[in-house]
Amino acid sequence: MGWRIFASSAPELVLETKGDSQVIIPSRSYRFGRDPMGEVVCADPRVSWHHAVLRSGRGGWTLDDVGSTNGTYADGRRVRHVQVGPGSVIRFGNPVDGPWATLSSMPAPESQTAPVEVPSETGEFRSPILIRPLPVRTITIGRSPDNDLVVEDLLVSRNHAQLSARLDGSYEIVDLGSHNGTYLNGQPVLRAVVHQGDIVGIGHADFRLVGNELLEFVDIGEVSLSVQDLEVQVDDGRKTLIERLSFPVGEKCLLAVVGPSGSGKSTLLNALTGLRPADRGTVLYDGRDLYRDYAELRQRIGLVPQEDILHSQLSVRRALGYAAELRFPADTDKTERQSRVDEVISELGLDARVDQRIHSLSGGQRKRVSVALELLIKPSLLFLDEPTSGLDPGMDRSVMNMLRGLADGGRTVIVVTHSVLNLDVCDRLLVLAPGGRVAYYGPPDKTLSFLGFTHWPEAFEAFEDDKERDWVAEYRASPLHSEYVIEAMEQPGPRVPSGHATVQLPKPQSWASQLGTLIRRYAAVLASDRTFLTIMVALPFVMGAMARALAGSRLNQNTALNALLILCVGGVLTGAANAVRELVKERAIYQRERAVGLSRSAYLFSKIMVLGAITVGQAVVLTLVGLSGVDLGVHGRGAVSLPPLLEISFAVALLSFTSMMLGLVVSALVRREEGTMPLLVLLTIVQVVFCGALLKLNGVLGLEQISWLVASRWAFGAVAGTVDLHTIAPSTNTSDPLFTHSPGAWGLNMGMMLVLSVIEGVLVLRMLRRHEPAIMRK
Ligand SMILES: Nc1ncnc2c1ncn2[C@@H]1O[C@H](COP(=O)(O)OP(=O)(O)OP(=O)(O)O)[C@@H](O)[C@H]1O
Repeated sequence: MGWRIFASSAPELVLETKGDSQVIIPSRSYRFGRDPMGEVVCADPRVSWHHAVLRSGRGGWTLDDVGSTNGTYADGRRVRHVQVGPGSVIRFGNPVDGPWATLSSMPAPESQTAPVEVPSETGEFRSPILIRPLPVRTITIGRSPDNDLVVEDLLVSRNHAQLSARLDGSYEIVDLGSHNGTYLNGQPVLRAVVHQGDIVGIGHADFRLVGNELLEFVDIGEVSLSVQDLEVQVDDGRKTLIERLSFPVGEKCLLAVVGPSGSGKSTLLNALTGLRPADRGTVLYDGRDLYRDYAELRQRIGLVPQEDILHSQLSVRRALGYAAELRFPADTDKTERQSRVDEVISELGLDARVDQRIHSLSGGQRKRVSVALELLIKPSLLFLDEPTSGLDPGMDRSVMNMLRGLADGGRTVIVVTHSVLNLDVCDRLLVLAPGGRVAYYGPPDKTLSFLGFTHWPEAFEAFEDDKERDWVAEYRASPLHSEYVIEAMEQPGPRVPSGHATVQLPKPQSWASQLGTLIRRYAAVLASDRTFLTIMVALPFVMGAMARALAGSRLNQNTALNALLILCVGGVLTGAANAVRELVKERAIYQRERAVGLSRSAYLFSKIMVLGAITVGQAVVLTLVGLSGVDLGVHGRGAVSLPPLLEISFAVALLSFTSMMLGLVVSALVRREEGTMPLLVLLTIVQVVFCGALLKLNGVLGLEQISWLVASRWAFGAVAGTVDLHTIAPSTNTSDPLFTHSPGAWGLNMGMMLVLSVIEGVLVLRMLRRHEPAIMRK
């Protein structure tokens, strides 16, 4: 039930119950009972589910018992219908010690403040949707209807935060462990004192204390953007990529940004989305400094990068379902998420495609799915990076019309594009000249005539060739600049002092639930990848069969070394091949999800857990296929007295796992998927050469030290120790102390593989960081 500004003869009163207080207003009735949907919930068993109702009438407030079992008591008497007012004490279920409620008058206002438009105090030029007196004690804010302030927004947790009056007259906001955080002036807070004019951000809602009132504003999409003197530099300021850009973007505006290659379109996009903030200048999001309040405002910004940001093996519905799980609080139920997914699916006209796998959709449809993903969180600002690249002219038109529809639906949409075919559907066009400067900003239909060309290719050619022409000066001197930049930016609107405060992004608050979703999604993606599945099943059997052929029926001088070597090579290949593409192939997805709050470690752990389980399973199959039934020549006792086949399985499994971690390092290191294969081959050769089977390493300065970093060195040591290789096949190589048939040597070999795995895990985390948006790395 929402709050409304309402006039009535019955006075507003303060209703206090144990541990809570709220202002009751005559426009509403208040149900008491155990029903969590009621306004005043009393969990006491003596209270009925629906116990009593407090409502305003002509003569003031009345309380009606609605047939409770144990009765309602006002001032000590059992009552069915009673007039109540300031000073009344009500008890439910028992006149002496039943749960109580008291009514008192509203405290006298400290000062009179204009209730609606108060830009000077709040920096806000929009009207609040709700004004209510400040709480006398505590009010709760959340999505569930039992809160005092209900915010119907899936970004808001059921019980999100509480605002309390403190004894000294100030107020305090406390986050109740929400998923998407509570923000004070843009910074995430767990508990903080709120001063006059401060902005408390919760999902799409902002609350402000003004005078003795609490104002609620809701960001429903109609926001403006004001870009002021934006400058981006690199190389310690020696190179300027964007030079003093200023332009306004109004509500429901569709703005296209075009310009020759290298003119700074992507740089501008990164600066406007906050992913790589500008070095100078300000971006005002509806009057608020985007960079200062980025932690909060990023939830209201959608970005569709050029690459698809969904797992193409999944169906549209499934991929959007997982995306919703990652973006919405853990306390949203499946039906809530599903209904939001259904909404975006139908908004983008994808109803007929919901069960189709994304890779089988056309380019334009895939782009729609990426847009649908970003719309899940109802962003007010939507950015798209070249959404029409690679599409035919018809699809290009259809995507641009879709963007037109999104802007008309109440969002501000900014699209960077190379295509000039359908710019007519835009409201504004920004043409960037080389060097990241404004050559034109205004309506698209006036652009070519202003620039002095009849066709776009001529204009782009001139940008490249006509080095003498000062595009920026021409535009600045034109009436278009006055009309569409200077005058438009003078429109009444807020001016918030700028400041590049250090952005403190909130820590993901439900690491475990993120991990759970990521594991399920990753397992679903792998399960639908037929090539991966085939290789995954075949590899251990093929490698195991080769080891078996080399081992014969018994490990002896001729067979032992080769059979164990091929087993180790099999272990290395299975682990590394499983992992080597897994991070690089979904880097665009990772980058986007990281920017909306994905935990880096939860992401990595999900990979390690799913791939690790597969890898260990494969290694065990490999070992069993390779060596079961083979006489290992140690009379049933391995190096640590376990059955030798079991010890060897452990060692090969740990080797595969460590190689998988190495594969992840490679995957996090390379820029493109094609870069993984040469490195995989190189790593496998290094593992073979440095395992100690082919080359004497012990005591050889340099080689021995390098081999410490090679997992197969320790794995081969462990399996050689288990079968006592030096006894089976005595040679200079097999006299290596790491091959000793003893618990100490075996334990050292296994321990070192664990140590390498941990080091590799840390390396992957560090390398993942390099691929993240600049703002996440701060
Ligand atoms: N980190 C950097 N260091 C130095 N120069 C850079 C850096 N990033 C970008 N540039 C240069 O800045 C210019 C603008 O790059 P940007 O990618 O923004 O252009 P663009 O208009 O998006 O190009 P395209 O249309 O080809 O995608 C280019 O000349 C690019 O080489």
